[in-house]
Amino acid sequence: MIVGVPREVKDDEYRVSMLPVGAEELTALGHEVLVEAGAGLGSGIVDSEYAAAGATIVEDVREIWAKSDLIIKVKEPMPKEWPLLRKGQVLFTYFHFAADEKLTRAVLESGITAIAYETLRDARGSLPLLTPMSEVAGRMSIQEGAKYLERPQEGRGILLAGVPGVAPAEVAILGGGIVGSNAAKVAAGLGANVRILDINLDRLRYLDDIMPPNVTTLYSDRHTIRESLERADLVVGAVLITGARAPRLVRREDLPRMKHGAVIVDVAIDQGGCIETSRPTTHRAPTYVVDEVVHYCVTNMPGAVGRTSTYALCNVTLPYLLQVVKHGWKACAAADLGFAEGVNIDAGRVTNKAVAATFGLPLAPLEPASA
Ligand SMILES: NC(=O)C1=CN([C@@H]2O[C@H](COP(=O)(O)OP(=O)(O)OC[C@H]3O[C@@H](n4cnc5c(N)ncnc54)[C@H](O)[C@@H]3O)[C@@H](O)[C@H]2O)C=CC1
Ligand SMILES: CC(=O)C(=O)O
Repeated sequence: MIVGVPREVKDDEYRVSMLPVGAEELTALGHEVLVEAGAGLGSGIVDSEYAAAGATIVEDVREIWAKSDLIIKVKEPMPKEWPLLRKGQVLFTYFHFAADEKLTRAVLESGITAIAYETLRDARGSLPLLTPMSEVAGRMSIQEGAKYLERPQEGRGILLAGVPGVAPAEVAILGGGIVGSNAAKVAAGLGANVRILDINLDRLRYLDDIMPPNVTTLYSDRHTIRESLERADLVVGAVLITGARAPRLVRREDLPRMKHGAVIVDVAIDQGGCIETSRPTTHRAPTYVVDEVVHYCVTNMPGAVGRTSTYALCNVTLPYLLQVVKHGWKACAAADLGFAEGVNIDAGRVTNKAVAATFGLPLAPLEPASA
């Protein structure tokens, strides 16, 4: 099989989808690996490291898209990549279809098979290919939030930790999953007063057991959300309904009740955002202000810490990639229902329930491995 590794083209995206060790493992199995020249530079990996591991370095990305049976990426294909998608090709990457109908339609029309990192489950029901990037983004959400709380960044001029004699910041985290728990850990470590809101009581019981005393868990409902927003200096949006558009937990009418200069970091923006006033931003222009509340809504937060994120991501994607090249994606999906949940679109049909429901499209069954 020919496996392609293009350079990422999303704004300020410094990750790459394969490490040199991945190229070595694939070529040792007899597969060919094509890596676009410079693909690893954002993560501090030079072409010669891939070449030494057996990959072929390709200058023109169109050659990679034209020749590869399977393309492995980090972010969803950008509009300039859409014409390069080839019928029958497999694309293994983050897609977040529910947030982008145009992307969904383009992928449907292309005839490719789209295997989405963010919906693939393991035997425990977790999301193994989303988890490491949620760990990164959860931790980053607090360092970014701390920065934008500074007055020159339009924030309220609050130090998260406070100082002796002055209270620390109040942090409200909507969603206590991977992003939420990582955000809570960092915010609490800095000394902030943290609230985590979730609708999963088992999860709240677990967080209550493991978090330090400056973290409070709250059942998430309209009243607890509103009250937490009023107290908060920093709000982190971290809810997820896998594959679906994020529920809008904060409404526009809630913003005037918040403190002036409070900051919202809506990490869930990649699934459309859980704040009504959120819209996607970039690392270059990460924030905007609505009703005196600073919004940070970067859709590829881990991209800014490319080196850490690339290693964390490739550690989890490579074992799945090896299974796909050994057995084919259909056999993987037939043998493992969690893997099958990762297959969002195949040959012009939506095969993931949440994506189909989001756009009112028909849900198609996956074709059997022998087809
Ligand atoms: N912007 C970025 O660069 C990145 C964004 N993300 C995104 O962050 C989001 C969260 O991801 P994870 O933490 O991994 O998901 P997760 O599945 O681990 O956690 C989501 C939590 O939200 C909770 N939840 C669902 N509905 C809720 C409600 N109405 N109120 C309160 N809580 C509710 C769930 O019970 C769950 O505990 C996802 O959209 C993910 O794609 C992740 C990494 C990077
Ligand atoms: C999860 C995701 O979209 C990212 O890491 O960029």
